[in-house]
Amino acid sequence: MFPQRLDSPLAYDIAKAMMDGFNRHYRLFRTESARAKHRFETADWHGQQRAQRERIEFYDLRVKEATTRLEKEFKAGEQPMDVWQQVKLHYIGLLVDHHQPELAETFFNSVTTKILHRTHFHNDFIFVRPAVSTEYIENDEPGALPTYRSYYPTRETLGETVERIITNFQLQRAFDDLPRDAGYVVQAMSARLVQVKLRANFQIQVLSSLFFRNKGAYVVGKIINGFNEVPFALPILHNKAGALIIDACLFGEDDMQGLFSFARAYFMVDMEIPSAYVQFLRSLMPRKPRNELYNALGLAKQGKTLFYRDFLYHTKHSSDKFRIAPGIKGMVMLVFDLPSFPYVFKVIKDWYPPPKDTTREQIKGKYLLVKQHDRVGRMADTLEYSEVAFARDRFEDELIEEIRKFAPSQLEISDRDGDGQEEVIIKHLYIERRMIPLNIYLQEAFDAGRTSEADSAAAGNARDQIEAAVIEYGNAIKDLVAANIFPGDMLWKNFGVTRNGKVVFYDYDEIEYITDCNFRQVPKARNEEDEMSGEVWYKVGPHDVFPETFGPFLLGNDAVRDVFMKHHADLLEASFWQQHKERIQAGYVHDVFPYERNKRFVRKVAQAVA
Ligand SMILES: Nc1ncnc2c1ncn2[C@@H]1O[C@H](COP(=O)(O)OP(=O)(O)OP(=O)(O)O)[C@@H](O)[C@H]1O
Repeated sequence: MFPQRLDSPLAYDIAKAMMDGFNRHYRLFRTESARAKHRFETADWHGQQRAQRERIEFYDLRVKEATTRLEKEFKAGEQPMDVWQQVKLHYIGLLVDHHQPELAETFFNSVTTKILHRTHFHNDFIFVRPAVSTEYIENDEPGALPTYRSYYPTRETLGETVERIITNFQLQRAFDDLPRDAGYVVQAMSARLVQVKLRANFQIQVLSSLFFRNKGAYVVGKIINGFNEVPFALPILHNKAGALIIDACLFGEDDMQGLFSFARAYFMVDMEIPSAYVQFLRSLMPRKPRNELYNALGLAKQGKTLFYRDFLYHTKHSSDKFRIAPGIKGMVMLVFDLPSFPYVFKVIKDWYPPPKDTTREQIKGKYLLVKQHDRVGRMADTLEYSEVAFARDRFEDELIEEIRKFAPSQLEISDRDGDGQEEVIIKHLYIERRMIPLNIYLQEAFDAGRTSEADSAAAGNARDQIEAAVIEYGNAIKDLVAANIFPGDMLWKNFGVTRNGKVVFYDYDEIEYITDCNFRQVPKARNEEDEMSGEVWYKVGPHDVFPETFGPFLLGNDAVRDVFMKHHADLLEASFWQQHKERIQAGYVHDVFPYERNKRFVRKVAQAVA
């Protein structure tokens, strides 16, 4: 029951201190994000990567600070429930004109769950749903940046408008040739506007802050004409001489999904009203869940909160059962899913058969490494949860047995919340996007090829599917290598295929930095006995890797082998890996293109000239 009267003077002070804690958090988060512009202008790529990594830690640090302050100044943990309920009411009052109310509510939840024992309070106490709306929030202060700007070009003034869009960002570094690049953009846009009547509302809307990540800055907006809206993004990069160029013009939902993919690092964006950014981005990608957009903007805790709300909502509106995930079972991870829900749940097992030689802490360390590293579109992001409760009757018995057998320390079955229903409580798990495991994907193509031999079109399709997947697989490994990641275990089953046919890695327990590995050739056999021996007869150090030995594990199938050797034979040579290692050690920061290379203006122009 909520209090009728606000009669505790302490309650307001606690609410205010909590809000101060959040405001400090968002101020620091925003300042760090805003600094990305300067780092981009000065080509401080190492600084950009470091900031991207360090910003992830900000939230937990601020929650810790706020918790300590509330304990110290107000003995918050000892206050009775009616005081805490008043705290919440005051807090809601403070949220009314706030510009990040949804984030501040999540911060309230994080701090209170730390201070009060999780079982101490019920759901009516924390913010299970948003209490304050995020619709139509505006910053009315004079000089405040609007969330987006609108431009009203005609066909004739499109070029000037594109230039104005760019110059409005006031980048403090010269463009190589802005009118030329604006011309490319106009060409690309015009191709979409041929034979289209421009309506009264024809306009271009552009988010007011640039999106920074790695070596790129992205303009994000949409073209509106009549009832049509076309999302677009303009990547701005440094050319070899260090001048700025617009590298491409990305259009449509698929290109935007690629840019904002869950397999990429988070953007740095200077935002006063993040919910307004999310709303705008959602209009560009209506099928992307809001939680993934918050994640992409670096607001991971909000992403996690929203994901969990979506998940609870989904379980209430479905009746299927959690099951062991299809595919080859993991040796260190126990993976399950709910068929109707596009994510998988991963639990670290209690023990691992040889040759796995690792620990729970080491595995967590590897997952953390991936979270903090640039995922270059090739490693799935994970959400980490503890003490997750599921309804027991939604679990297949076989899955319960599997968890009991391999991860008993992670399993509790009880009626913890006392509602008369048994729950399965998993102590710690990771959640990530479900993909089609690459081994299953290839197998489906092999099967289709076999059964359709008489039908040459279908057989051709199956061949194309194998070829595309194998090429993508090699590209995925090469992107990881450029980003200083050695995947460790490169078997097909450790990669998944996304909705757009991208191949993404998801098995992190054997990941190493390329710069920590020692890539070697297998030494020449000393004698016949060595040669005939099935055993490894030479000395192998703990970080030694022998790329030429990958072949037998990967290339058993002839169709796969042919494609692999045509496109990626270099992956089987120690020199390929070693060269990349040396480049990274020399301080080179690779370019990551979250779009296909053939979309780059430089390529297009070169092709046109040729
Ligand atoms: N994101 C995902 N989408 C779909 N299936 C997945 C996903 N992640 C894992 N799986 C399935 O679960 C299996 C085990 O997952 P994972 O490779 O992460 O476990 P592991 O124990 O680290 O594996 P290994 O024994 O190779 O070390 C995979 O082979 C795959 O079939």
